Amino acid sequence: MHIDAPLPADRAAQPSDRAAEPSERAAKPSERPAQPSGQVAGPAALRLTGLTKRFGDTTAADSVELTVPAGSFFGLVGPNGAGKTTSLSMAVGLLRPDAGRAEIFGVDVWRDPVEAKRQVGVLPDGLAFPERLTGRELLGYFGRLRGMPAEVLTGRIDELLRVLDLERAERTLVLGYSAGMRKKIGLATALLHAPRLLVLDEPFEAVDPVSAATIRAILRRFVAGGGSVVLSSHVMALVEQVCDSVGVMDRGRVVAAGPLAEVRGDRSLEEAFVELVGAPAPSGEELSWLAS
Ligand SMILES: Nc1ncnc2c1ncn2[C@@H]1O[C@H](COP(=O)(O)OP(=O)(O)OP(=O)(O)O)[C@@H](O)[C@H]1O
Repeated sequence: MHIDAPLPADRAAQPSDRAAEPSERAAKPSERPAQPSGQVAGPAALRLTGLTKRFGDTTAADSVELTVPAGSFFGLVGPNGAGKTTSLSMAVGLLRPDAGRAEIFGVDVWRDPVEAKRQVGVLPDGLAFPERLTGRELLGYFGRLRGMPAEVLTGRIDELLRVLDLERAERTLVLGYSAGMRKKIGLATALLHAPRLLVLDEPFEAVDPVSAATIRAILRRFVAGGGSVVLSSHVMALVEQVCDSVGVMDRGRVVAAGPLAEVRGDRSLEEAFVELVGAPAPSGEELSWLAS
């Protein structure tokens, strides 16, 4: 399968885009200094320090500390309500933290949001789209918001719609998209401006197996080209398959983070996860009425 989605090194010159110095550009794998697990020297792709968010009595994120080195394929896992979406939303400038700091390639997301957002493509959880646009119009709208020149934009939209198998949906209003199609068009908006970092909240949820394989291939190619990915997922096998580093969240805190092999040890990631977050032991009495 040939996939030609935009990569970090393909960044088109955009009028509103700060020209990247050669030294800042993502190095090709062969040019990278030798680092464990393919990581690149320089500022971290994402650094969260003391990031905190409360909703009433609930502390959704409790002094979250996390460093994702540049060049990582990072998986964030945790039980329902652990604070993954809250943390990622604060990390990319979508939700204002009560305390703490988020940096993307050394740029403070909340002090310099425009510069930080140039570097990142985001697939948020439950993204609300303008529903009465077609897929093509939606991508055109996002591209123009990013200040992309029309000639670059048209080519990339064609390619993304084709690669993500959304060609048949390009003339359909987003209103009529299935959950999986929404994920894919959301991923296309995240890739469109060829960011250096992708932050994807459950990118494989509701996506069919063929599209999931395509997305995996796109993300792998993105990382091989010098990009960095942070994704959240509940599917441990998938995280183990694609990620080189993981973070485990529980009750608003990061309870383990680092290279996959270190966090997992000699167990499966699922076993490590259950050990780290604890699982309530069923008494055997629950739902006894169901089978009666
Ligand atoms: N807007 C909100 N208002 C009130 N509480 C919220 C809000 N957003 C999140 N929470 C609460 O914050 C906590 C963390 O939620 P969050 O969505 O970040 O968890 P998560 O790890 O992404 O969960 P899941 O895996 O189920 O998607 C939960 O207790 C949730 O109910």
